[in-house]
Amino acid sequence: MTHGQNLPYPDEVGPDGIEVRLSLEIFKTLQSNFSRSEFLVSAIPGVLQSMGSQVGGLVCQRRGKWDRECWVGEKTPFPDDLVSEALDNGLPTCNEEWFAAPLDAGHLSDDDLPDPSVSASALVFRLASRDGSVDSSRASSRVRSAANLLAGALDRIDSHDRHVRRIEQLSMVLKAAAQWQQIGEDETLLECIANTATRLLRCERASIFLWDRRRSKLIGRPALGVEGRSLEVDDDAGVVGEVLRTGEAKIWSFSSRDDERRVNRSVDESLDFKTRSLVAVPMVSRPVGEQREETIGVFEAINHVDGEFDSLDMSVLSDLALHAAVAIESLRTRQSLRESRDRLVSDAASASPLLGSHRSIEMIRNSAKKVAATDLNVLVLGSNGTGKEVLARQVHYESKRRHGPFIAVNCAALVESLLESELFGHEQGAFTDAQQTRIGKFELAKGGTLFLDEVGDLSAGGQAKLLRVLEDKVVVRVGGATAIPVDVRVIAATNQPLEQRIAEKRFREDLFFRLNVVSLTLPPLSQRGSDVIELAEHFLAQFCYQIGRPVPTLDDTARQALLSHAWPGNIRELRNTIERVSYLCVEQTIEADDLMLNGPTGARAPRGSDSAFLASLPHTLGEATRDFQVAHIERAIDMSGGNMTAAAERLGLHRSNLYRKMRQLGMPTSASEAADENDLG
Ligand SMILES: Nc1ncnc2c1ncn2[C@@H]1O[C@H](COP(=O)(O)OP(=O)(O)OP(=O)(O)O)[C@@H](O)[C@H]1O
Repeated sequence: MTHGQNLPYPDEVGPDGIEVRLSLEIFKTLQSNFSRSEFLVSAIPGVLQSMGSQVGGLVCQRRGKWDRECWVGEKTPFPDDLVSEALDNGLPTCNEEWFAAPLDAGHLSDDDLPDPSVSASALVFRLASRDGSVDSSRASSRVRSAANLLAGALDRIDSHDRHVRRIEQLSMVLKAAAQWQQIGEDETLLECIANTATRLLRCERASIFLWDRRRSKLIGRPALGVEGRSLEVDDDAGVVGEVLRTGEAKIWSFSSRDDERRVNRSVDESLDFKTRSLVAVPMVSRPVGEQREETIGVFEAINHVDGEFDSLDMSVLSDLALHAAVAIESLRTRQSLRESRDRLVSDAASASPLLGSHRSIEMIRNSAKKVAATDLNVLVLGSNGTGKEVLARQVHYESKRRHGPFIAVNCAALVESLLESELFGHEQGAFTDAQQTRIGKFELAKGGTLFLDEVGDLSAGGQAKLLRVLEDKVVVRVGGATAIPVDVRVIAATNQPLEQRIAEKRFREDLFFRLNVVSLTLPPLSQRGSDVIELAEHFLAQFCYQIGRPVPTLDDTARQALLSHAWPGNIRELRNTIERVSYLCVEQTIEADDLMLNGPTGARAPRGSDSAFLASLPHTLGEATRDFQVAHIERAIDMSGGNMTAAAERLGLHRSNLYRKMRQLGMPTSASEAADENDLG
């Protein structure tokens, strides 16, 4: 091995314009947006020429070996040891034939290097003549200038390339993150996140390990290629466990002879895969409503296609992990909101079920299901209290609008002057009392169902306005000018014979056709056979639950009485009857007389303490009301075991209002109040 000679650097710069030429090249490069290789191809021949050399170029050290990055002239072997020596000394060095000068990379950190596997670069060229005519001192000066200028230019190009790459990666991360927010299913989301990482980091595989704290496990998702697609590892195993424990990103590489024990090879075995390099970063998120951030897992990319991961990959994966954690957390929040919404909707739907097993009701239930699947307007017909609103709710809760609002309006209760504002809303200042803008029922029902009860009682003006909205599907608030689109399904109901009202010109035929796209008619309760018993037992259980008493049974006489009664008020009347008996009859078996279906005069009073009490009521209404209230309050207190808060709740009053009422009625309160104070004290 020939040892090279270290050459002194003269202070002055050579006079042959090499700096000028190279500076021009650099200027051209920056102007033309040349890539590193384009720049080298354009600059190196000029550099060599100015050195009077025809063979040479830029070489770089990759994993301990010197490779040519850009070469001019014949590819004759160059002296590696001379280049290494120049690098070790940090000075231009030559032997009889070759000249080598390190490129100053002192200002570049490892992170800045375009190719992280490259640890150093040097300019190397063969000397023009071997006769010793080279003025090594002058050559050294030139080489040093050339190397510095090359290093500066390459640094600028590399830094520019790095920024461009970083911007591209960030924009891809942002684009991907926006897409993730649209995904509503977690398996798809995790797969999509992993695919983005694989693409962006140019690696073979990416996995998200979600932390199951309770079980101290990390659950690998997506576990592609794993049977059952479930991959579980202990949360302290391998690099992934290290990242979870320390909260710091880590890189591991087989070729860098990193500690093999850090890798959890059991994961490789489950995936039938060989990990050669990996980068893993923590996934941190702040759950909704929480003050603190928490680690939800680890994001890992495996096997860079070009060898190893660098710190730039680590930054990209960290960016991805940040957005991935937000997307996962927001999907979890959406899922839990969806679940609570579904629970609320099914609670609301089951709060007013359309009960009954009569054939007519079975048929209506079937038709309701069919019509619910469409967006057609529905007209519900039936006498008072037959359950028209219950049926309308059933259609709403079975339709795809079930998550939207159900808004009920009683048209009979609306005077014409208020109708427009009630249904369509008004703008502030539209009329004297309009101090604020008000949203109408049509707008409130957006995305849901508007139930127009007693539509047969709508005034002529009201009918005309309703028809316009149904035709145009837009509303204009009173005093407003903007047409607001309304996405609402209308279910109307009436107990009026609409055809007859049309013949009498009291109902618009065109509105009738608009509303009556599908009609459902509820039969009177008296025609529903044993449904009356089913409904009675349902109401009995409901009221007894509210009162907090055991559910009594209906004896045969009571059943018979229920079946033979005419029920002019239909189900509403039945409900009221059962409510009354639930409160007034204290027996555990209800008999026909307890129902008082023919009114208190036609039957004997209910049995037990209440019957004696009712028989003893005075004749004036005021006195009877007072006596009834006293007895009712006493019973509520008894049934609550003397607990005044519970008694007040049972009576629908606040405790202080109950005391006030008792004092008004002349009932003693001091003992209870004193006991209460003791309890509270
Ligand atoms: N099929 C049913 N199952 C359970 N409860 C019902 C049923 N039908 C009606 N009800 C109950 O009967 C009462 C009256 O029902 P609803 O208000 O729906 O009747 P309606 O026909 O709309 O009355 P109106 O004609 O006075 O507007 C309500 O308390 C309702 O909960």
